[in-house]
Amino acid sequence: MQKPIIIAISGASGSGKSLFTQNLCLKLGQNNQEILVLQEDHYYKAQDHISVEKRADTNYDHPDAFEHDLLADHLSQLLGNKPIQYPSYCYKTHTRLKEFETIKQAPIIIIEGIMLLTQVHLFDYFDLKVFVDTAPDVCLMRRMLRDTQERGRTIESVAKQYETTVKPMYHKFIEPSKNFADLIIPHGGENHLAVDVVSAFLLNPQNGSLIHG
Ligand SMILES: Nc1ncnc2c1ncn2[C@@H]1O[C@H](COP(=O)(O)OP(=O)(O)O)[C@@H](O)[C@H]1O
Ligand SMILES: Nc1ccn([C@@H]2O[C@H](COP(=O)(O)O)[C@@H](O)[C@H]2O)c(=O)n1
Repeated sequence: MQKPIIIAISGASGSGKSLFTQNLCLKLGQNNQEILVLQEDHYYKAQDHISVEKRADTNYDHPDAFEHDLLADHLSQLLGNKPIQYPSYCYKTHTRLKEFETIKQAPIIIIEGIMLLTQVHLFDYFDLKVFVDTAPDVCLMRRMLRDTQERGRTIESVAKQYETTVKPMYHKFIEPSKNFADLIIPHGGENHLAVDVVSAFLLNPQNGSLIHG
């Protein structure tokens, strides 16, 4: 069995990583490609030891908020064709859920999340590193809509979190990590030309053998 190709998709919160990933999956699915999507957010640390009110004050835009070592273990297990116990996460209660999902490898593994390109120790796992580059004001507007509609937040809480952690941590960690990307994609999740380019790369077996040496 051939080693899976792992692609990391990073960028600011609200930049369009998830939408880009969905569109990439649609495109690859049209070619009957089996894909596994992992989200870095599922590796946020559990916070069961902190009250729900206090959890709202955690800095979720710092690399230390994640269990990246667990993610590294999981990528290693998937590459070794072993199943993983994939954690699940709840943005409303700010902690892990009790349920785990047993997940097996696929020929293409996509992982998306804000801090992936800040984690140099993960780079050996990534065959392709993509950064979705969208203007911060556009990201904020999208996040405001999404977090109030889907993540149980108020306009006030999104605005406060943006000023206290999301914006400063973006400039400290995420924006500089763009330098580690192999591909920088403007215009977010609906950049269909970029979806075509990345899917063509992933579908071409010759590219596959090239990136695996
Ligand atoms: N190019 C785009 N045009 C319009 N809406 C978009 C675009 N890209 C993303 N969105 C929307 O913005 C919100 C945030 O995008 P999402 O893909 O969840 O961002 P991320 O995963 O980077 O946080 C979602 O509701 C998504 O549908
Ligand atoms: N309990 C949490 C956990 C994370 N966040 C925010 O999610 C953002 C990352 O997810 P995206 O899908 O937007 O990339 C990150 O910026 C955290 O601030 C949160 O608000 N609450």
